[in-house]
Amino acid sequence: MKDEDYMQLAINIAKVGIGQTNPNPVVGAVIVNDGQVIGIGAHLKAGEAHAEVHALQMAGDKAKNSTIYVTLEPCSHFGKTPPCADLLIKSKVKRVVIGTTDPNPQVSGKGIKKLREAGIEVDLGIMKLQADELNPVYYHYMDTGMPYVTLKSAISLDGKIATSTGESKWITGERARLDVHMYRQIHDAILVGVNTVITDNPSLTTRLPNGNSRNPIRVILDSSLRTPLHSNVIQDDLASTWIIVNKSVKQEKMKPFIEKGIRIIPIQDDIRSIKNVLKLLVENGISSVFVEGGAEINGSFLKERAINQVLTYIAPKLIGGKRAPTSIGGNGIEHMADVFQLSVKSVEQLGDDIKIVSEPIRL
Ligand SMILES: Nc1c(/N=C/[C@H](O)[C@H](O)[C@H](O)COP(=O)(O)O)[nH]c(=O)[nH]c1=O
Repeated sequence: MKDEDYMQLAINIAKVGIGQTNPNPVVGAVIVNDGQVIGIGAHLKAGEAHAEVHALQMAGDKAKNSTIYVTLEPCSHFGKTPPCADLLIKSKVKRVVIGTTDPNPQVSGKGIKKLREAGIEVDLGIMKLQADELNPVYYHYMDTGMPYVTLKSAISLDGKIATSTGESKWITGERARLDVHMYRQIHDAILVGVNTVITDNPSLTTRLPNGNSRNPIRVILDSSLRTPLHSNVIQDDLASTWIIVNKSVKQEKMKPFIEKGIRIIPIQDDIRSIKNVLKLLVENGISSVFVEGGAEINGSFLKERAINQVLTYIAPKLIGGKRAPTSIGGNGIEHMADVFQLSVKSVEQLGDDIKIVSEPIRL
């Protein structure tokens, strides 16, 4: 096999950690000696062993004179675990092949320097594009210190998310709705507005057929605490629920929610500012947010352009009606020159529906 094949293997192994490692990146490692794969590893949880550590443990002393393929530059600083660069030197690895460098200023280039100074051959940038595509959440967080935002809409062909009487079950079919749950699984938080809780009474849990689903934290934007106490997100005890409210909400109004184990977070700044909400979430350890609407909330995310990925599921249905809501409310963009421009990353058919993944154009 060529270097690229082993790196592709490391990239595939890295993916097992997606949604589990935040705020750390996912990383994969493959150790090869004499054409034999003798160790593999993935980073599975922040604070636990890095991919290289798992792979080196599996390789044991056969790591001597081996080549390790690692998707991200080995760390060289003492984080929650000792530096991987030191461990690679101690294990007498002969060659290190790296997918991409680490955007973390604490790390970038230092690991490579340490390895080369120890006489280890280092090759950089093998399958760089694919290695970079592993960690959109980590790169965004390193770049901006803010959580990565995925905005999801499920619409009819004419762009409606519900009928004029508020009915929306269902617009998209089983297969598309299941796909949504795969995204819920890998995001730290799912965010909706209180109107969605009132109209849909959603569970916002991850329900995948294989049973062992991981639930995101359910975040409700609800300035005056209008969330009904009998809502599923309050009563079902299936996942954590945080309600972000205005600081003016009275303590006694919060009491019944707090007694149910709900976390009420009064925001000190203006709750209508999505940037303030995202700042509060990242301060509470949230690296990625799955925004499932409704229209007004989506409108505020668009207004502040706080969107990193757009998931649109389109059902071959027509709903019509000027009062039937579309997926993005608010005042919207007035001039085409100010339109929020994206580029389509993928289009696929899921059952009867079409799924489009798009990302903002990097200006
Ligand atoms: N109405 C539709 C959707 N509706 C999305 C709304 O947010 C709805 O409240 C939640 O999806 C319900 O969450 P839960 O299933 O109770 O956890 N989303 C979809 O993907 N397709 C549709 O047809």
